[in-house]
Amino acid sequence: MIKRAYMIAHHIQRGMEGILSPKSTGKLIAETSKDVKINANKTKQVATLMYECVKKSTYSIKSWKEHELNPKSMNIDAIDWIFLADTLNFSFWSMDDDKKFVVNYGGKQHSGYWSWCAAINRALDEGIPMTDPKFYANVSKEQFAKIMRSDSKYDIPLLDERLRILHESGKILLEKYDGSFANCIGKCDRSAQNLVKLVVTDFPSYQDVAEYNGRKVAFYKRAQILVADIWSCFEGQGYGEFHDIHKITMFADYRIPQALVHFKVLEYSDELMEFLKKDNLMKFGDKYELEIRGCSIWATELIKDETRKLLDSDPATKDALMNSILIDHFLWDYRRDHAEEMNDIPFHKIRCIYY
Ligand SMILES: Nc1nc2c(c(CN[C@H]3C=C[C@H](O)[C@@H]3O)cn2[C@@H]2O[C@H](COP(=O)(O)O)[C@@H](O)[C@H]2O)c(=O)[nH]1
Repeated sequence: MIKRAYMIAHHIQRGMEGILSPKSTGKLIAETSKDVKINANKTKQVATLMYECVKKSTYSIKSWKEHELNPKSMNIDAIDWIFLADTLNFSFWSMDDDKKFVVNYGGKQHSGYWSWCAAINRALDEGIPMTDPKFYANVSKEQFAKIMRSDSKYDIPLLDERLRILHESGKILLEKYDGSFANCIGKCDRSAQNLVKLVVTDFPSYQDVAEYNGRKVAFYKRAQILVADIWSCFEGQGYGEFHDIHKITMFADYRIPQALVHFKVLEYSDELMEFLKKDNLMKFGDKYELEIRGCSIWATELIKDETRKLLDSDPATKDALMNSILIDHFLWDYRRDHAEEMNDIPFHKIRCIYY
C-alpha cells in the first residue's frame, strides 16, 4: 500500500513541477492584482448568508442531487455520468442571451450548463449508451451532432472541440483505466488532491494552467469540479470519500465572479468594467482573466474561513461541514436563481475548453 501510494505521488509529482496549486494561485494573484480587488468586509456578509443556510439546513452536501438533471443514484453509472458531464463542462455562454443553445427535457427548456446535462439524459432516454467510453471514444461527427441537436436555432459553442475531447478522453479511459472513472478513483487512496493530479496528468483537456508574472499557475476548474461532483453525489461516502476534500478550491468559471461582484466581494477597476461591458472577448491567459479567476478563488477561501468562525461560535452548528465546494455551489445556484438581478454585471467572455 505504502509503495503504491509513493509510486502514485512520484508519478504525479513528475508531471506537476513548478505549477502553483489553485489555492496558492488564488493567494498569489489576490496579493498582486491591479484591476480586481477583494473587499474583506463583504466576505463577512456572504459568510453570514452561508451560516444562516447551514442553521436553517437550506444548503448542504445533499443539494447536489436535488438538481433534477443530476444522477440520483450512488453507483458506477453515476460516476461515468459525472465524468462525461465534467469532461465537456465548459463555455456554454452566448454573446446574445436570446441566441443560445437550448435542450427541452422533462417538460422544461434548459440552457447553459444544464442544456448539456439535458442532452446527456435525452440521449440515454433514446437508448444511446452516452456515458460509456466504448461509445463516445468513437462516436461519429454525425451521431454526436444528432445527440447535441438544439431545440433553438443555435448550436452549442465549440461543438468540434467537444467531439475531439470526447474521443481523446474516452480512449484514455479505455486504455489506462479499463473504461471507467471509478478505476481512477480507486488509484488515489481516498485523496482528492491525488485524484485532481491524476486527472490533469492523464487527461490533457483538464490541464487548466496559465502563466502569471512568470509563474506557472493552475486553476484546474474542471478537474476540481469533477472530484467535487463525485464527493457531492456520494455524499462523502464510498467512492465519494476523500480525507482531504477541504483542499479543493472553488471552481474558477465565468459565473461565480458575477455573484461575487453582485455581493460586492469583488471590485473591478473602471477600466476592467469598461472592457467587460463592451463584450470584448478575452484570450485564455489574459491578465484580466487571471485576476478575475485568481481573486475569485481567494475570495471564496476568505468566505470559507469567515463562515467557519461563525459556525464554530454557535453550539448548534460547530460540527457542521463547510468547505469551498459548498460555498461555490451555493453561489453558483444563487447566480442562476437571481440571474435577472445580475444581468447588469458583465461576465468575462472567453472561448476555451477549460471552464
Ligand atoms: N463554479 C462553478 N461553475 C460551474 C458549476 C456548474 C454546475 N454545477 C452545478 C451542478 C450541481 C451543483 O449543485 C452545481 O450547482 C457549472 N459551472 C460552470 O458554469 C458555467 C456555466 O454557467 P451557465 O452559462 O450559467 O450555465 C460554465 O463555466 C460551467 O463550467 C458549479 O457548480 N460551480
